[in-house]
Amino acid sequence: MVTTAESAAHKSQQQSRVLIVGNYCHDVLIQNNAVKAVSLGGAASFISNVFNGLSVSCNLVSKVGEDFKYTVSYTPIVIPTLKTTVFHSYFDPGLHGNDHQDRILKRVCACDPIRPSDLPDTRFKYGMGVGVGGEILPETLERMIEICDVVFADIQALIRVFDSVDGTVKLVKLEETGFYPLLPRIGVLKASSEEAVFMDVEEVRKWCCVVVTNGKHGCKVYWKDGELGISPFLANQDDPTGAGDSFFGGFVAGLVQGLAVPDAALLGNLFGSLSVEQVGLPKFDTRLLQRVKDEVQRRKMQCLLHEKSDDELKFLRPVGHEQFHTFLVAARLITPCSIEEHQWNSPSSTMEMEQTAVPHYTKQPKLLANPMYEEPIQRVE
Ligand SMILES: Nc1ncnc2c1ncn2[C@@H]1O[C@H](COP(=O)(O)OP(=O)(O)OP(=O)(O)O)[C@@H](O)[C@H]1O
Ligand SMILES: O[C@H]1[C@H](O)[C@@H](O)[C@H](O)[C@@H](O)[C@H]1O
Repeated sequence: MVTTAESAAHKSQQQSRVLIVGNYCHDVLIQNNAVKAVSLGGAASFISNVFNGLSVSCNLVSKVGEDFKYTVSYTPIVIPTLKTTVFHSYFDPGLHGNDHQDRILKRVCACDPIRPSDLPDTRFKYGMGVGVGGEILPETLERMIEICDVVFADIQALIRVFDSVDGTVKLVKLEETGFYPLLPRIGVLKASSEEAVFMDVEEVRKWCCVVVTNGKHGCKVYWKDGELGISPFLANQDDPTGAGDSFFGGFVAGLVQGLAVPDAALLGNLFGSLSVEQVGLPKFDTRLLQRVKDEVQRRKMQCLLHEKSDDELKFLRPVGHEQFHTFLVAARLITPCSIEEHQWNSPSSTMEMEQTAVPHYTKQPKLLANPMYEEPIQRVE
């Protein structure tokens, strides 16, 4: 029998198992010279959105400015003298549709970096270094490695540099960054296929597991002794923003709950595919989430019966992996719950638009309500 004290201890252990580090930001999506949407962004927001959906608790360290306009589940550190990080994403209209869209990203405002002293003084089983605007410093990642058993890093937090005039995001080679010497102490490095060319995968996989996402084609996992392609899910892409983040959220949530790497990567592909179907932060169907949660538990038990190894990360495709994919495909077919759509009346905040010369709305935008965040996403159809 489990006593109340044991259950409280277990709960507090559970509560502090994952540490997410990365700034929230304001995203402005621009297409055909017009603002398509403004929404809460930052890898940390997309990842915690997936964690919340799957009932995985976490701690989150993020910094924002006094202008931060969203109510979020994990309170950020507010720097009163600075503004929140803002990204403008320019989409190439020629590529709109089901294909992965190219985009030009500009960081038009940068909040404070996250320093080692901003991190909690406690230990975590898992840490996620998921900066977007250069806020994670090498010493911050090093501190994460010290306080977390396993660290997962998104390469976008490590290789982005920003044009000094207009903030255009450019990528540099991983080996040229101060993060490179830390790679042997990282558990998993995640990169998109565009980012992966900025590292030598063959070299890096000797030190840590590398996961390369590839849009509608799914992802590939590389480790020291092998590699594995993980099947994608069919999706109607509307906005690719945050696909990689939602993937990472699903992947790590799967590992936290005891799945083997291939099954966790499948969960990542599922959440990446759900993410691209909505503009901004996705709202997941509650019935779909319940089915996924139940299946993850069942799968975990099933794998415990077969697995003999005690390794931290289990790479081989477990028995029943294909059936797990089939189940998730079927669960995904649940009709998405209708998202309330309202007519735009008067813009309550055009904060982002005031910061740089972006053309004004050309049509009446619709609002997509998100239960986790009080502010609606403002969308132009
Ligand atoms: N069109 C799509 N159809 C199905 N799944 C998709 C699609 N686009 C993305 N995904 C899923 O999301 C994952 C991450 O997507 P992607 O490789 O495009 O990341 P990314 O370029 O980092 O995205 P972003 O920078 O826009 O967040 C993919 O591995 C895949 O599982
Ligand atoms: O909100 C988005 C998202 O987090 C993306 O992953 C990142 O590439 C962008 O910079 C950010 O604006």
